Amino acid sequence: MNYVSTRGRAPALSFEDTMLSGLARDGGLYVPETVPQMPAAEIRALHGLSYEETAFRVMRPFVGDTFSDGTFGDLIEKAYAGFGHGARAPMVELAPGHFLLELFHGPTLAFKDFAMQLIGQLFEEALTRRGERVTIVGATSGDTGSAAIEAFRGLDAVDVFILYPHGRVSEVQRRQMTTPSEANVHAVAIDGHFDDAQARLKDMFADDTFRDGVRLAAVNSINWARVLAQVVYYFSAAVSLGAPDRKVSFTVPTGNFGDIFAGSIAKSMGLPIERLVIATNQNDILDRAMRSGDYRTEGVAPSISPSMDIQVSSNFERALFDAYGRDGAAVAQLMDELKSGGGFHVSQGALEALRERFDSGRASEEETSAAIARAHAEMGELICPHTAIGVKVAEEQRDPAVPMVTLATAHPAKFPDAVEAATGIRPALPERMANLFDLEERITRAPNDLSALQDLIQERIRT
Ligand SMILES: Cc1ncc(COP(=O)(O)O)c(C=O)c1O
Ligand SMILES: N[C@@H](CCOP(=O)(O)O)C(=O)O
Repeated sequence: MNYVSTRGRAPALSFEDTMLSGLARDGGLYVPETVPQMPAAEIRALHGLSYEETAFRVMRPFVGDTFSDGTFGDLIEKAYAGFGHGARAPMVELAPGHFLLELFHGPTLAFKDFAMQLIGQLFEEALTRRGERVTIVGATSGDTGSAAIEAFRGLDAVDVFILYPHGRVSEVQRRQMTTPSEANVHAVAIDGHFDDAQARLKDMFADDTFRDGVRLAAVNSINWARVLAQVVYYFSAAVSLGAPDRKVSFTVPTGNFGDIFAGSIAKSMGLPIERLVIATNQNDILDRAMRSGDYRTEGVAPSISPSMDIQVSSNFERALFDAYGRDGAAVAQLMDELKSGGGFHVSQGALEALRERFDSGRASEEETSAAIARAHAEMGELICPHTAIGVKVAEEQRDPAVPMVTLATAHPAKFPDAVEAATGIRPALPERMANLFDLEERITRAPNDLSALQDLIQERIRT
């Protein structure tokens, strides 16, 4: 199994090299050369399996000979052992035929733990075998950073630097990133918003001297392994609702497009997904692009769903690559237009291909609050603002004949202010995190400036 770049000008790589190198050398994102198929009989055989067994069967064909079956199975077991729910990704029925897939039972209470806990294991195994070390730099609007720090804290072979937008993450998210005391993890608050952090990260990858000098690696959804691990819960959810003998739809609170792209891979593998619905907050570039064909940034407006305050949606590039018939040159041209002019127009053919695969909707701030309040008043569920955006869009768009699964992407206690404002109830953190507000924070402030950030990283990495 090899992986190719969405911009068509970087060498194809194995799973291991794709995972350890992050962004392709031509600035593109890696995708599988061909998507492995899972026939209906194999999907049916997932019924009754544990989450870990399902994960093994779904991901195995993508991994090639990077890990033996025994090792890969053991790493999956270790990855999910610390989750706070036996089912790992349980479902609750919010309304008849409308389900919430709870993806917040991992150590940092967000869906990122599903991939990050696994790639922490995969990195450690691969780096130990190769006798190498890496420097991970990540950009976060709150959840990726805390999940990465949790997954890699204390690892000898890895230094981790997480860039987050100063003042634009929740207090719980910030404390999750700034309170771990291990010397290999660094939370860096930069001026600007998430798109700035992600742009600086991509700039670092484009600087070959820096990239090779610090042996740069990525754990954002730039990294194919992140997307792969997120494919699994589409299978576990759909199978528990009757797939492959019944179609299921999903609504996905979306920012950087990694999670919904994982759903699209599940569909390409053969999972009978009827509709994949993109749900955005007021930073609605994806919804606008799906409606008009014009993908244009308008600045990031802070919202009560800060993890989705994103305009340059990195993984949309992977969807465009498919929509343009895997024409890397066409994608490279669009990405150049985005960088130089702040946007691009999607061709009619590509737009039709995108619309065949994805639907979309948005929720304003008021609609998000109202969805939190409704879920609590009608169903007794406390939901986070990101999940609420999914619920609002799903309620509008769902076909009552097909079960709809909305991804519950974070625990409500990560965003207590928004939940309290909507319901009057302040959700509590789980007992194991009860001392989060007593721990000392280590915060580094830095300008939104490439060379200042590179200097900071070079000063702090351990050799
Ligand atoms: C809680 C939460 N919901 C939704 C999203 C959006 O997911 P994606 O960036 O994969 O589209 C994020 C951030 O990624 C998030 O942290
Ligand atoms: N919402 C994310 C943004 C980064 O997304 P990723 O999936 O590319 O890591 C966050 O919480 O940081």
